[in-house]
Amino acid sequence: MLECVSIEEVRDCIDRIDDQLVRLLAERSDYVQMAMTFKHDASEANVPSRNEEILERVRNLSVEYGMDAGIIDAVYRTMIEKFVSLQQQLLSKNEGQD
Ligand SMILES: C=C(O[C@@H]1C=C(C(=O)O)C=C[C@H]1O)C(=O)O
Repeated sequence: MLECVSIEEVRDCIDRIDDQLVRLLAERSDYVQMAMTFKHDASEANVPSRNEEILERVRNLSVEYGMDAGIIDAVYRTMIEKFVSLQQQLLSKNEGQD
């Protein structure tokens, strides 16, 4: 991590990290949509056991990195909820097409 000497420099660093985060989230989104190709209908979109496995894994990672586990938990719960809704929408559109 860089030792910044001004708020502008801190914000430049945050912007640089946000660029990487959004790129990674876009890549995650592509894999979530790929997961959908292995599902038959909207009822299979949400997999609570897998969601819990991810939440536990990232909670452990947040502790390892010295980060507030509550922030990671909230971010991941929201992200997974949004990806599940995306799958539900797309899978219900496809229903009855094959
Ligand atoms: C990606 C999947 O679909 C859903 C979305 C998940 C996610 O965003 O990581 C995890 C599990 C499912 O609730 C999956 O089944 O693996």
